Amino acid sequence: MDEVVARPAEGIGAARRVAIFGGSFNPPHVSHVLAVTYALSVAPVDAVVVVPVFQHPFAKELVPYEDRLEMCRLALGWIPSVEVSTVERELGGESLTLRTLEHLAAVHPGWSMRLLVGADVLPDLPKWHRFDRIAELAPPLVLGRAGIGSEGGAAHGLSAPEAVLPEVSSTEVRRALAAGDLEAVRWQVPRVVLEYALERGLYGVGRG
Ligand SMILES: Nc1ncnc2c1ncn2[C@@H]1O[C@H](COP(=O)(O)OP(=O)(O)OP(=O)(O)O)[C@@H](O)[C@H]1O
Ligand SMILES: O=C(O)c1ccc[n+]([C@@H]2O[C@H](COP(=O)([O-])O)[C@@H](O)[C@H]2O)c1
Repeated sequence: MDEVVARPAEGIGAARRVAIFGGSFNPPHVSHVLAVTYALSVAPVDAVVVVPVFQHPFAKELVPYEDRLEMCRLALGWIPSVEVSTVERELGGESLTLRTLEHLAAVHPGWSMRLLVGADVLPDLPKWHRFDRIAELAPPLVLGRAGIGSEGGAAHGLSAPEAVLPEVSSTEVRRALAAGDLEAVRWQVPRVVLEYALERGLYGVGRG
């Protein structure tokens, strides 16, 4: 049984058990919001650090970092015990998760880290840089994802639990926005994120 520790009232202050939640967040959606609150609710973590990826290791084409960072702040930054981190911008270059975790471990020696991921990353793990070492530094906390099994996780002793979060994905949100289908995304994206995307003309919508 994990020790029961009161959560700090604001920010992540004295948090010790910290979940690192990296992602493209292109754009952030409601299942990201629910993922951090769900993890804080059910997992033995006191705080979540959200890390928008600066330069994706798989060279994914993303809208500019500063826009994704701002959307993360709008979507997630208001949640108690959640912090949006610019660590990957500060490190620059290719955002390998191992490098990010090693940096955070050095800067915060008191942190006991977990890596928060959705089950869809499991099949990709063989392509990650030194996932064995990542799992030592920050044992993964896997969130179930609708329609995704545990394939790829077995090699690391990981399995996907039942999905409880809504079946929302950034890919589908981008597709709907590009098609101008705002109604489809209204219940999938935080209102402030949608307003920001429209204002900035991201994903082929809005004023540009
Ligand atoms: N609906 C969801 N349920 C569980 N985990 C999710 C869900 N959506 C995203 N995640 C997890 O959140 C993290 C960041 O996700 P990401 O920013 O890539 O969003 P995404 O919806 O998976 O995007 P895309 O559709 O572009 O792949 C990943 O670990 C991902 O698995
Ligand atoms: O370090 C790696 O090799 C690596 C390979 C692929 C993805 N990641 C990280 O996994 C997180 C989720 O990525 P994604 O593509 O689901 O948004 C994000 O923080 C990425 O930087 C990390």
